[in-house]
Amino acid sequence: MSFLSATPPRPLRRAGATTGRCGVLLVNLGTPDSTRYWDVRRYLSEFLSDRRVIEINPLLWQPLLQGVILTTRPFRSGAAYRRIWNTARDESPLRSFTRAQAEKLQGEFLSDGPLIDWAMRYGRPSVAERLQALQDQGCDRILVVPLYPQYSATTTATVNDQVFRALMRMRRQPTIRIVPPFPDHPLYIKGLAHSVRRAVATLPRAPQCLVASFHGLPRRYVKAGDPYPAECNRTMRALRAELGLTAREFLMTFQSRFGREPWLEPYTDERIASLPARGITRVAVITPGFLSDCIETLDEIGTELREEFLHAGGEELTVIPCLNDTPDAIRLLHALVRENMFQPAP
Ligand SMILES: C=CC1=C(C)c2cc3[nH]c(cc4nc(cc5[nH]c(cc1n2)c(C)c5CCC(=O)O)C(CCC(=O)O)=C4C)c(C)c3C=C
Ligand SMILES: [Fe+2]
Ligand SMILES: [Fe+2]
Repeated sequence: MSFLSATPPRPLRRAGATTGRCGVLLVNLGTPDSTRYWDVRRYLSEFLSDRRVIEINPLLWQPLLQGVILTTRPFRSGAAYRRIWNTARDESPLRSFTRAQAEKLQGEFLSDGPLIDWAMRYGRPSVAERLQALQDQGCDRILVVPLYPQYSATTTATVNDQVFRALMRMRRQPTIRIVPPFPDHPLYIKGLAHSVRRAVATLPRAPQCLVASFHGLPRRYVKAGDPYPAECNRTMRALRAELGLTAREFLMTFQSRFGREPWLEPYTDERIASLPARGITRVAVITPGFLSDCIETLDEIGTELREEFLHAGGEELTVIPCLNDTPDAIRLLHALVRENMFQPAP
């Protein structure tokens, strides 16, 4: 008996090669484990040592970062994190919302659907750990969802880097697919518009002006090719159209400047503080560059900016929450997963 005739007909697919479970990994930026100095310092050190985030020669940057910046900044950031901390779970809001998104998204699928997990680009749980955990549960195909509506090399690309860095250490790699950014996904825009309408409807007096504040970026990065502001413009165009508002009625600004070099303008704080002098004392701010509330929305806008606005003569600053773990957010994430999921095996 020749070994050829003894060999059973070869299946087109090797059993198990494409029939394993699919996994979904939601990835957010990251956050410190506690508000204590060393935890904040460790987190900031990892974040600000990423060469996609700080494009300065490390020989110049690292002494500055490990010296003066990380000696002082964790005190200021720690105080800000303490103001917004989720004390019930003893964790930052960004971590709570990311976990809740993953849990609620899992609830949208039947028991044989994809396994949903979550990770942080900086800090815990790490991307490598959760990719491995998905693979250990039988996922041979993993869909990665960077939780940033607009693409930037400083956010989306560094998530992708981290995923492939983890894969470099795996002998048996899962198949990976990455969900594209979603700056004007109809469900994102509908969710944002819904948040605006709901917030405005609950106010005793309507705001005179609506402001969309996006996270900023050094201008230098944009000149070098980062498409982030164009992505923000896509969100703005779609959201203004959905709400029927003009650029004068619905302003676009950039917040969270870090360091001294010029960032994208107009700066949120300067623009909003200038409004009372023009008779605008009631403002509502939405932050469409963030899917979840975090230190940048809750503290920088909700605390620091509010103080500045009131100090400049403003009367009411309404901060419209991010989509967080609302049904609108889960509907969006569910659609992003369905639209980008691996095809079932034929
Ligand atoms: C050069 C520095 C920074 C760049 C570039 C940058 C881009 C960028 N960041 C986000 C989203 C988030 N940033 C957050 C916090 C945060 N960002 C920076 C600096 C840069 N960000 C710092 C130093 C911090 C830490 C907070 C502080 O100390 O002030 C967060 C929130 C994290 C949390 O735990 O709540 C988010 C989210 C985007 C979208 C972006 C570029 C488009
Ligand atoms: Fe940031
Ligand atoms: Fe900030």
